[in-house]
Amino acid sequence: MENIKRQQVLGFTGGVLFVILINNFWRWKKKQNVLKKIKSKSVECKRAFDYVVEQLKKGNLSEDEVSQIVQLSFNDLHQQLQDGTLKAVTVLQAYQAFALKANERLNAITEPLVTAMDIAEKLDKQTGKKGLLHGIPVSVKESFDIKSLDTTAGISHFIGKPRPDDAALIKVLKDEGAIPFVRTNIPQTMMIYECSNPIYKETLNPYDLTKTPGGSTGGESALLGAKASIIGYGSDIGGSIRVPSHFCGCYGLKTTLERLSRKGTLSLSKGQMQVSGTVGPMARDLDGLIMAFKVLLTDLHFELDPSIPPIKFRDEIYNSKQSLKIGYYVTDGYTPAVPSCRRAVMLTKKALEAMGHTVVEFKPPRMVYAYTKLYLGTVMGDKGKNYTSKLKGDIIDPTIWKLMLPSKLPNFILRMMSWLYPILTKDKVFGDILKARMGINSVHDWFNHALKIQAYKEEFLSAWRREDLDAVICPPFAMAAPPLGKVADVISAGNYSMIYNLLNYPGGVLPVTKVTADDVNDLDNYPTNTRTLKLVKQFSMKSEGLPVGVQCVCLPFNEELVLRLMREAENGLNKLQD
Ligand SMILES: CCCCCC/C=C\CCCCCCCC(=O)NCCO
Repeated sequence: MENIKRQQVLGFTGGVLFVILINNFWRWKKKQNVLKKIKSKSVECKRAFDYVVEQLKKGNLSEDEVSQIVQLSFNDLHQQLQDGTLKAVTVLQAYQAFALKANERLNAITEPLVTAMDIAEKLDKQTGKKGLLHGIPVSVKESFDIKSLDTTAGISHFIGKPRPDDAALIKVLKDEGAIPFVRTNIPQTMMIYECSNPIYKETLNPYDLTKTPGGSTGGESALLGAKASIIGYGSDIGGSIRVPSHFCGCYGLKTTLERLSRKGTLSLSKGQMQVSGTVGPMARDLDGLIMAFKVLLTDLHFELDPSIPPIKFRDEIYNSKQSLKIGYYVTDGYTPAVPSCRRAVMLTKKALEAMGHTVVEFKPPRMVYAYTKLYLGTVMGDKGKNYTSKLKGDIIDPTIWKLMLPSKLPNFILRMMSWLYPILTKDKVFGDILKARMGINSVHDWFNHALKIQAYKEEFLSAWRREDLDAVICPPFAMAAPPLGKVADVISAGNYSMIYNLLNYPGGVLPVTKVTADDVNDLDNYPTNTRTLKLVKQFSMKSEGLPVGVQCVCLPFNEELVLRLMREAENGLNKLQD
């Protein structure tokens, strides 16, 4: 009898062990497959790098010549390419050489585009009218389709699926004589202000290699911040153009939804239509940014994507001399801006006043509600399935683990945590963040949620109208670039950007100042009553010298006014320096 029992126990234990073994074997096998895919992708990318390096050896540009070309402002480069002083091939070689060198430090490029030199040679032979971007090398985020290359967003599921065609905007850029020359890195899923993934690995901030360049358009910002590109393109569903621009001292414009075509760009949340990602330009200087936006508003663009309202660049708005009334704020009521970011806004206020504008304090309504209940409630409405479903069996990048985790927990655990966390930490908002991560239960609830967003849009617009505002300035993020791998801990600092995706207002970021020793000392007075705030303060302690930007926001479809405001702010800042 005892023997039988022993045999049963042994049999049962053996069975369990066998199941565990098989399960582990399958996991191991899946991981090997993923690693194989990643390996094949890196071989493919290395081939592209090697090809361009070989091509460059045939060129004969000295280091001095390279440096002279990449130092040119956008307007000077543009002028010299238009009047023929510079050849497209020469400019391309200079940027390829400089970008590849910068890439050794930053890892910002996913792959150089091997077709670039052919395009440049053709442009140099062209006799007719030159396009607006004739010969300008352009970098693009990896999420823009390029014919016959994969678009992966750092997810191995998308490896080995070459895209059939260029994205619509790439076609428009090529039609205007631009030369897409590199694709730039992104974070896995593109849903965090970092720039790391298991395929292309981690991008670093050119101002401090221990800091993140931001994300998700982080390869772009790193390259632009290192002066290794002159204009580029990214996408933004919660700050992915504006935050990296702020972290790396460059310029970025998040457009209104449907001002620019997203055809042929990857987003993991395309079926979620309440808060959609938009695309937009980034640049090293403001002239570059303006041209990078203007050049897209062509008949070809409206023909390729008839869903885009055919609104060309409105010079009359951009050139208007009318004085503006501008609102400003430096806290969202949850994560106040650190001293450097507050100072940048106050400096911009002074600059705009020096240009004859009126700047008043503005208190946007219920920003924490807008962030937790509405923004997070929407993008996580499916409990994150849009993202997690594409990551099944994949290697998860350590930078996104903490953001992924709530999507993996059952709702009763999340609910319990959402009750307990505020009691233990006195951070009530974090409880709401966890609740939002539980997702929306039914179609009926989703419809009601959409109505709440509509109501909030009305409420925000009424507050804006009550003050009779033309625009708003505020930080793009509550702090300068955090250390690598730490963004998930301070993700709420991005509410300053996310809210304008919820509202669908266009927003531009310009670099205004750098973090000073005084800014760091002033952190003594920064509140530390929540875990997020403690970490914001801690991560800001070693931030001296990092760039700090300011966000300029206008009502929907007023990109030209955003750009005008950025120009006025920049002119005012220069005036204050004289
Ligand atoms: C990693 C998957 C889970 C995502 C968890 C989301 C939690 C917080 C969301 C806020 C972060 C917003 C970042 C927005 C980045 C962005 O704009 N991406 C553009 C994509 O085109």
